[in-house]
Amino acid sequence: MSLCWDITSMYKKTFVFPKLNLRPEVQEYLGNVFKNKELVAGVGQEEAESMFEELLYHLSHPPSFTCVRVSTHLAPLDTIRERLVEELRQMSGFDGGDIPILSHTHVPDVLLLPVIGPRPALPQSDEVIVGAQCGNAVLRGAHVFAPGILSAPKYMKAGDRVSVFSDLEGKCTRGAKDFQGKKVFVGNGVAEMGRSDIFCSGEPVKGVGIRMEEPVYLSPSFDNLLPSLVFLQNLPSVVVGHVLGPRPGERILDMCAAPGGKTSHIAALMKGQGEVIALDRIRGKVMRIRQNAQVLQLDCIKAYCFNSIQAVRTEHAQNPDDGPPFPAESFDRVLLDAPCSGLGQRPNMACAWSLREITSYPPLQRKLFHAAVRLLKRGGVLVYSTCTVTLAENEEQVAWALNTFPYLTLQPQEPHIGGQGMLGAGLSHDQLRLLQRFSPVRGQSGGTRGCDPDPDALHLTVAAETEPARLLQRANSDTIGFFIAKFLKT
Ligand SMILES: C[S@@+](CC[C@H](N)C(=O)[O-])C[C@H]1O[C@@H](n2cnc3c(N)ncnc32)[C@H](O)[C@@H]1O
Repeated sequence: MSLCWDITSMYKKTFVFPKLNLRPEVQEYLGNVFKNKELVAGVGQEEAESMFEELLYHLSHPPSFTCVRVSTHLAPLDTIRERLVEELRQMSGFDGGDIPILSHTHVPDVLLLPVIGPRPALPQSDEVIVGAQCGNAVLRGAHVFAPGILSAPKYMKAGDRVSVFSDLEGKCTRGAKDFQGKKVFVGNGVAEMGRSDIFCSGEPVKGVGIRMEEPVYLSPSFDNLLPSLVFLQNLPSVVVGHVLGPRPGERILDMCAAPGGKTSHIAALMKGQGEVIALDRIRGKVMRIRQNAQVLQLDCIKAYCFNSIQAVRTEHAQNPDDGPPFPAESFDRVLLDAPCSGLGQRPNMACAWSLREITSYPPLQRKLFHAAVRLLKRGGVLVYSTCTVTLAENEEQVAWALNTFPYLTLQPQEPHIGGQGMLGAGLSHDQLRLLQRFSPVRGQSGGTRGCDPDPDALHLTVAAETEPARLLQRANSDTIGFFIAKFLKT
């Protein structure tokens, strides 16, 4: 199937899914965050309300671009782009020749592929229900892996054409033959396994269960695609590595590192020279960091299973090898990519978390921050990041950090392609300008820092030579929700 890639459809942002569904108390909490007094005084009540609504719709839909970080420590960007075009040509349902693969003027090691959609696919009569997480992955280009399947038709066999629906409320029971609860159509595909292979094999089932042929949003599956050369990573996450600014020969700590996306980026930026210590408190996830380091051929990474809150060595503590805990002031740079409520992830159609769960993160983030500051050398750089949109985990943490550690100062970020920090935490305009908040909402982020052009107006005026710049502007603003702060310890 050849694709007709049409820039016009991309600029007409159409919402086909319901907005992100939250528990009422969480919806109210988040509403108060986005309609806080400082913000309302700045933009007005009506604008604040419409921006919040828009945010909830964007969050339930995938970003406009798929972003991959390329291994420029192994091959030049253009060589990797050519290899990628070749691979896409061979991929069924995907004609790479038609899709522009953009490089980024400010982020030298990414390639961006426009996501095609929403496409007018029609549901079939045979329905397969998948868990919400699996449904979200399908909307970002994945096939359906068998463990994600909750319900399949009674007589489904390999080769059958089926429609895939995502279970919005987590109510479908595994092994069901049909499901009448709240669900959303994510596309059509072909079963690679029969129902009995999925539910009655006696062993945990592995591999692709449904190969997606007609997804509502089309983007390539990167599963096992040039694994040492391209790494699927959201654009703001790649920005973090550059903002940290690691240099060859340095000693860097990544405190919450699994699965190692940012760790491996840091090591690549150091050209494999120096030391990147990666900690994560979950053992299985530490294995993933090691596997990723191996596949990406980065041997300056040392990964340990450790609780980073306890990563500062006390006077009496001994450690037999070079691992944690570490002496105070022993790292040139520290990355705290903190565990967070994850409300910036896209697409995300339903979040079942309670308010208690959502608000449980700031105390944990502060404990980690204390350890980060102690482990950093004087003159060193600390980067704090999250993939969430709340004030409490972002700007309010920055305000707390500046009060608690008077020797920390906010630093400009390079590149700065997202918006500035959000009003509401009592930070000055100068401080907000030093923060980088990626938010898919018009007027809150984008290359022009808060004055994105009207997206619907764009398709009327696009001229061939300005398309890449406009596409990049869209790629910068239509991302997952993300936050970055950079500090210097004096
Ligand atoms: C946002 S994810 C990190 C993503 C990672 N930086 C990347 O780019 O691939 C947060 C991670 O923090 C880990 N974590 C949570 N609490 C921790 C702690 N006290 N010490 C170390 N790791 C922790 C979680 O297991 C999770 O893998």
